[in-house]
Amino acid sequence: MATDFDTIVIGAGPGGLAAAYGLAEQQRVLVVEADLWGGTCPNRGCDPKKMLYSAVAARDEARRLQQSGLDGVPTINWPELMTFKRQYTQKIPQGTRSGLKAAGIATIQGTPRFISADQLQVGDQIYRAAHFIIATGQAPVLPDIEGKQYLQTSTDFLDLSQLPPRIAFVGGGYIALELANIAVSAGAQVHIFQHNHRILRDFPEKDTQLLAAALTAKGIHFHWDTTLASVTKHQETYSLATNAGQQINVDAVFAATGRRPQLTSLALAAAGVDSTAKGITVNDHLQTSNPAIYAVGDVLAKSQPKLTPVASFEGRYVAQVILSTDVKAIAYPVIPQVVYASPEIAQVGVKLDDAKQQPQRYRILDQDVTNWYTFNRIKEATARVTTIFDRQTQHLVGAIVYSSIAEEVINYLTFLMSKQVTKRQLMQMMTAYPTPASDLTYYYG
Ligand SMILES: Cc1cc2nc3c(=O)[nH]c(=O)nc-3n(C[C@H](O)[C@H](O)[C@H](O)COP(=O)(O)OP(=O)(O)OC[C@H]3O[C@@H](n4cnc5c(N)ncnc54)[C@H](O)[C@@H]3O)c2cc1C
Ligand SMILES: NC(=O)c1ccc[n+]([C@@H]2O[C@H](COP(=O)([O-])OP(=O)(O)OC[C@H]3O[C@@H](n4cnc5c(N)ncnc54)[C@H](O)[C@@H]3O)[C@@H](O)[C@H]2O)c1
Repeated sequence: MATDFDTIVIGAGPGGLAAAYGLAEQQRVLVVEADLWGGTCPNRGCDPKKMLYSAVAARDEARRLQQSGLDGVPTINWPELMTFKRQYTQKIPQGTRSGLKAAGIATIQGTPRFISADQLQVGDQIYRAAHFIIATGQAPVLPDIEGKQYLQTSTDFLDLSQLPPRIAFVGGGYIALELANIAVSAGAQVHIFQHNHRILRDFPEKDTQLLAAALTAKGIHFHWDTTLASVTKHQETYSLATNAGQQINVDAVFAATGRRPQLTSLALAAAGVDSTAKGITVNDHLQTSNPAIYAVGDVLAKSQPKLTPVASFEGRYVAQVILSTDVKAIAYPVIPQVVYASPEIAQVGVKLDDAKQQPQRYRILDQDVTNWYTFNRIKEATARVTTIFDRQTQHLVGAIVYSSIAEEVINYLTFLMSKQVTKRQLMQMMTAYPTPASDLTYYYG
């Protein structure tokens, strides 16, 4: 039996949901989800991670204020923290699905596969639609080593009932650093194996070196230029052998070596949708090689960072493309990126290395702000803000922030960049004092 919809969305994460809600008022929409409604971000990504990070950030602040009015550093109660997190995550799948139903959007739980250019099979049911939107996100990749079956992922870490006393992470990207920082703050002995000498390769090296030093001081043991060769299980513990001939015993080992688009079960070839190992290829309207099928979010092969606001932006955009005839090519706004470690590193806009290579085009203002009132008040060990300006227009075009409040400062700078606010215009505005926002004019030099 064939059931008809205007659009079928595959995957109920931030990208798919934004598309479905954008279409719902004018179309008959079906969303198919194979696993958890809401997707990675609220179930096993950004949101649960940041709930655990809340306790870490509070503890960090108390640590910094020792001998400045606070006595004693609180300890993290992992089971309580996990209960706090689960109170939030447990409601997500059902709440997400109910929200869709309330908006008149049909929902099906199952793993779909294309059987033709306009038909999708879920179980023994076949669904036909004029348009499809693929929004299936990414899943962790495990390195192909001996003992691979003992490797866990970020999903497992974010749902640990008890914190293992000795933990290893493989990889030096966002996930390894954010989760290692949570683990060491909560009292675990933590190792990071990084196969080269560079963490967070997308961020400026100077700031990443500062972060590695800060995390080392906090107790994380970085094993540089080290590859995990094998994992052997001994009752409840694991023995890790490295290419450098080390043998390290831990209670849990997590791979954070990147994520890969989830495509295999979709039978894309049956629908004429092209993809590469990096994801689904699309044109500047997020249309795949089959013009009736679009793709949004982490599943895309794209140069933009794979983040929640980016997926949501693309979802909203594709809904417009489907509903209107003359929508322009997608134009991404500037995209801020934040690594939630202790401290945080954030960046937006023109990359520092690119700006350095074009001194005639860009002015770089690199400021050690550690002793500024805002950062001194919270006893930052080191805080830095680098701003990048277009010499011709004088507009702010890029920024890098290294501080425990980088997430806040980068958002202000992102707004100023997006609206092309000049120093003169900024001086005409007022912000509450003393706050991180009251420093903004100083970042213009
Ligand atoms: C540990 C971690 C922390 C993160 N922290 C942040 C952060 O702080 N800030 C940030 O912006 N981003 C963060 N991210 C990235 C963010 O989660 C993703 O960018 C975002 O979820 C992408 O949304 P999406 O809709 O493209 O995909 P997803 O959220 O992955 O949703 C895809 C959905 O499709 C479903 N699906 C998969 N295959 C199929 C199929 N065959 N059929 C039907 N359904 C299918 C999946 O079950 C899932 O529900 C983090 C990611 C991780 C893993
Ligand atoms: N705060 C945030 O916004 C946030 C947080 C977490 C995740 N994310 C998203 O999730 C994505 C995935 O995060 P991630 O940390 O898994 O990936 P990543 O690409 O950021 O980092 C992967 C790391 O693993 C290393 N690596 C790769 N292959 C390896 C191997 N075989 N052995 C050892 N090391 C290896 C790389 O050098 C790199 O350091 C991010 O790129 C981002 O899009 C965002």
